[in-house]
Amino acid sequence: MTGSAPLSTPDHADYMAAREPVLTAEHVTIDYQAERPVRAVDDVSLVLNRGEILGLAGESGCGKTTLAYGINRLLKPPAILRSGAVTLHDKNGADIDVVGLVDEDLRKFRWDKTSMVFQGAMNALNPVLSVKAQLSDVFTTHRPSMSKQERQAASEELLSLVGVDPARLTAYPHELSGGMRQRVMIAMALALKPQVMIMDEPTTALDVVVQRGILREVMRLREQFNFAVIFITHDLPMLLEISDRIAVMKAGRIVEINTSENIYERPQHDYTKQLLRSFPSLLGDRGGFVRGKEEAHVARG
Ligand SMILES: Nc1ncnc2c1ncn2[C@@H]1O[C@H](COP(=O)(O)OP(=O)(O)OP(=O)(O)O)[C@@H](O)[C@H]1O
Repeated sequence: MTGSAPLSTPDHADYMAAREPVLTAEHVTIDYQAERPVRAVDDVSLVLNRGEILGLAGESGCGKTTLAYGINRLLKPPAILRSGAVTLHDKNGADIDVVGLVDEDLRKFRWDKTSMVFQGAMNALNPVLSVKAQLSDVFTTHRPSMSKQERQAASEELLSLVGVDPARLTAYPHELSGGMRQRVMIAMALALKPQVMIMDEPTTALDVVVQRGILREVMRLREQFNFAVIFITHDLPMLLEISDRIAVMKAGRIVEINTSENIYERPQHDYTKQLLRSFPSLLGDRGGFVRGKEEAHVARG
């Protein structure tokens, strides 16, 4: 079944032409083979650019998480990638057929080339291991040639990068606040300098001030390391503020894709208009919109 192409504006093509893709998904279809099979993602094609933050928007159950996980080979049964192709355009110049990866190659791809931070991530830390042991473990597994001293130095650097005092390396997860634990998870996701990172509601469980601090850090790190982010959240105002582009999903399809500015200023699809209307803070005289040029600068600074 082939769907119609997502709506956009002509300048979106110019935006794309000026950028380098890091990941291309073509005609991806994903089903859940439950008692009643569900087609969660329906013939989706998508290009993610190097260093870009792509927001996925759409109501609950429209397939955002399934799409993001599917194109990064993170699906678990009963989900099945029914059809489609996914290519990671590695920075070393090679094109990796993501769907075809197995065993060791798949394991390496997952932390090395792509990584993820999800909502419950901060509770995914092992409670009986120190932060140091958990960060070191990533290096021991994926960079076996690193010495103990190198692992220690790299772990300290990672904590500094995400705004946690390296002295906290010896701490156990219960000794850290929720925000700090989430920062540690971001540090782990960054450890091997992946080219694509999935963030699925990464700050939803945190209070607004902590959320903004972490997002600012992510924006800064993205500038520094040029990884691309697929960002999923129900918070559309936040998504508009941090994303370079937004793909709007409805019932397993991308119905519209464009720069955040265009999604906000010139929505093409009725569903996008409806989504924007469902956030009263985005409406009014439109003067109150947070993603003015200066504001965006502050958020990225
Ligand atoms: N394990 C599962 N078994 C069966 N169906 C599932 C399973 N997980 C998700 N689905 C279905 O797949 C569809 C897409 O779900 P998905 O979680 O990707 O949507 P989403 O847009 O990320 O939603 P949310 O914003 O609530 O996280 C939904 O209809 C959902 O009910």
